[in-house]
Amino acid sequence: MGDRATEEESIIMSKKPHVVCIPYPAQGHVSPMMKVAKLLHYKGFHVTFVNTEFNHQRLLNSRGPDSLQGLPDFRFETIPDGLPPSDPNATQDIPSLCVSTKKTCLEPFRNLLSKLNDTSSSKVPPVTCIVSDGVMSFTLQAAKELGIPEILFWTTSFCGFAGYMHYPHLVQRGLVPLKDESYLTNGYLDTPIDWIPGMKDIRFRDLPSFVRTMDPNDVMVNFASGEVENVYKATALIFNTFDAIEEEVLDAFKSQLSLPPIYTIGPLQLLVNQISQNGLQSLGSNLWKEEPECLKWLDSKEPNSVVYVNFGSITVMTPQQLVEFAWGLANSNHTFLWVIRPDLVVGDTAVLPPEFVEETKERGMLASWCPQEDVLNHPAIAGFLTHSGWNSTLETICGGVPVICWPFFAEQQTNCRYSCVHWGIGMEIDNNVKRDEVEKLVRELMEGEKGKEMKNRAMEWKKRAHEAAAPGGSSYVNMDKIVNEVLLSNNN
Ligand SMILES: O=c1ccn([C@@H]2O[C@H](COP(=O)(O)OP(=O)(O)O[C@H]3O[C@H](CO)[C@@H](O)[C@H](O)[C@H]3O)[C@@H](O)[C@H]2O)c(=O)[nH]1
Repeated sequence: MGDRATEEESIIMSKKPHVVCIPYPAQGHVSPMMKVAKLLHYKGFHVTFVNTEFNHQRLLNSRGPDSLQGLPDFRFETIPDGLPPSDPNATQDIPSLCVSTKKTCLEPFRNLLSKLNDTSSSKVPPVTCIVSDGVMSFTLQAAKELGIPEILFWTTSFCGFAGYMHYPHLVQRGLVPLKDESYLTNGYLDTPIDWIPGMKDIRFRDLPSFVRTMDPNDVMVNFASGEVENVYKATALIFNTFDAIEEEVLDAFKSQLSLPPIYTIGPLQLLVNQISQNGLQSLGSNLWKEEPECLKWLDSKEPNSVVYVNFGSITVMTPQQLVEFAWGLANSNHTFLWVIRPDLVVGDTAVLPPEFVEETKERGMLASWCPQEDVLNHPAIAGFLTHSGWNSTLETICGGVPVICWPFFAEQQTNCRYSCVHWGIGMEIDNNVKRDEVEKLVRELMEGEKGKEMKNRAMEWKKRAHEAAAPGGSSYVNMDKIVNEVLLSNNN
């Protein structure tokens, strides 16, 4: 008891800067925010990490009852997300979550900040800055009320962000909403979009997918348009990317003086790998329970021999699409590790044909969630069939692993286009997936000339990513800058 009191007093007395990190409550957002939080903790910040009550419970379920106890100077807090109860082991409905967080979360967030700032009872230093997810921009109001700096962290690629930034223009130009259903199939999606600064070889279909709507009041178009307007109010913007890979589009945006300063600090995983984590190693962010057996199984495989298949945390597919992927993989004759989330198949539990399971039992491993960063760094992995979420794309680049892309929604279409055309590390599968195409692309990736070229390019990008994150590299330097030029700027 006595020790604890002294410890608490010394935390308040330490006058540490105190950052509140608040991610959007979905896997692909919580994970990179956790990395930013760990880096700031390492740089001397007291950290409060804010999850929704729903995700807090999910983390306890997947990581164990003690997993969110934190440290004296790295604490977890929660706010409600405003949604009614739903399946505790499945991704929440994204449009509902966007509407609900925007509408209901400011009040509880404000109350949380007041509670923390009541230092005699909270026993933590006063809050000095906020790092908020870019799509939780309601938090700017709270920062303004307290007169403290706030960084918005957009967890997408920069090219994806650039696409969102142009949503209002697409509406102004009359390109959105689409006139009718036929526009989805009559070639309209192939309209070149050549007026976004720094973005080349982009078609309408490569923009974040929510603009494929006939509804003039589309929830996601309205939501994204509102969030990008708020970008201008932030003290600074940070991105989990690195200069070399998105140089042109970054330069074009950095020269727009109306925008706040932009800092690239990715790949975050490479920065985090360098720090001694001060007891934070045990803090993770996986909302599903990981199956580490995947790694043991990979250990038994030859280098460069396994296709890894994983569609992230949100993608869903029809039972028929699942079957097409299954037979495509089986018919390719290659070894594969396929992660099938319990909620991957819409309205159903995933059922694979028994003949498929029988035929591939010697060379296929199925799992429901895996430690993906480790998998992509495993020497046995030769290629990745992915939905092109930005975290997955960066993780594959860090591992030097080429991709086959099956983008589902959001800016995955943009990431896919960049992977295939600009970075030369990918090939795309048609949305209407057929087993023959899966087989052909897997063979091309594993055996073909194009596969070899893609592997070489992936290895080059891997090298550039490591350079950016190494001491003196662009992302490494930018991480120091956000601390000194932005987050501590009020404390000097
Ligand atoms: O078995 C698994 C599957 C996934 N992951 C991790 O989960 C994250 C998934 O993130 P991502 O690949 O970005 O996919 P989504 O979950 O779909 O991400 C959402 O958030 C991203 C960042 O904003 C966007 O790029 C996507 O479009 C959006 O769908 C990654 O870090 C993976 O390493 C695992 O650890 N194990």
